Amino acid sequence: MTTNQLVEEIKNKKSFLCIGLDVDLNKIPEHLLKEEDPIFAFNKAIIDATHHLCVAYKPNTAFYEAYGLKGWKALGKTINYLNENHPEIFTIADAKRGDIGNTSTMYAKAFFEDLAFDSVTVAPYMGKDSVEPFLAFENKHTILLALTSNQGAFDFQTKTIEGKEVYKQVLETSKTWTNSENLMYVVGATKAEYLADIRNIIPNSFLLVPGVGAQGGNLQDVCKYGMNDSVGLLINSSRGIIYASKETDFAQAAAQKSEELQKEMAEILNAASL
Ligand SMILES: O=C(O)c1cc(=O)[nH]c(=O)n1[C@@H]1O[C@H](COP(=O)(O)O)[C@@H](O)[C@H]1O
Repeated sequence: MTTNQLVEEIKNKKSFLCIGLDVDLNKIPEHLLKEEDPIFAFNKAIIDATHHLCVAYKPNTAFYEAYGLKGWKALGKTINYLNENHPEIFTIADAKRGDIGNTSTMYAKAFFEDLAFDSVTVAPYMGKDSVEPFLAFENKHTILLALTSNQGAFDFQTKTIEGKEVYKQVLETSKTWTNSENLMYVVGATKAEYLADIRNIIPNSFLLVPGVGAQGGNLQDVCKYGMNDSVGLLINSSRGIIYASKETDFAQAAAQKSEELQKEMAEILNAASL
């Protein structure tokens, strides 16, 4: 999917919501455990109930890898279901990969070709030659961790080295890489006060912003400093939506939570004439 198609979808749906499909078998309704593939059954119900309210889904691969072959199969079924039924929806494999070049190429093939995701999250720590293999894929997007939502972000990312914070160096240096137009960046919703500085460096790039909901990030603050002329934001909530209820009404409850966020987003877009 191209960035322009994503922007169109955001404007059509008046939503820049990304729903995180972080499926934990201990948290899903008990009746689903009797299904042949409980993870896919859960995802399908959530997608069927919420696809009109969001523009992206983000399965975090850890939640699938933890269940071995069964989990990987459920991930495959989920992405196929999305690509067949909702090709207009942007898909993110939240895998946080990155390695020496030939290994990164294999990671990119796994997520862009075999699983056919639109994007994958990548860690910048190993530098240019670990990220460029992902950027080589046309119309696919590499979402680089810039300033993450967790407390540990202050261990390295905000540290100043040679007069500049590390996360700023990640943003500036990555702009010089081949095919850098295929980059998006992760900025945690809990770090909204950094967004003005971040937008000075990357005014046009899309930001994936997790941390609204369970981690306490504030949607209004993120939009105030992070939105650009093309919206430029995908706001993710995982647990706050998919575990809104543990009863048989879980999909309806997820839709209700999604609608609350979508309505708030529509108001923000209208106020910004977008
Ligand atoms: O790359 C991510 O998506 C990510 C980056 C980050 O800085 N913080 C963060 O929470 N995430 C992911 O976003 C999701 C947040 O989930 P909730 O806190 O349940 O909404 C999880 O899948 C995290 O792994």
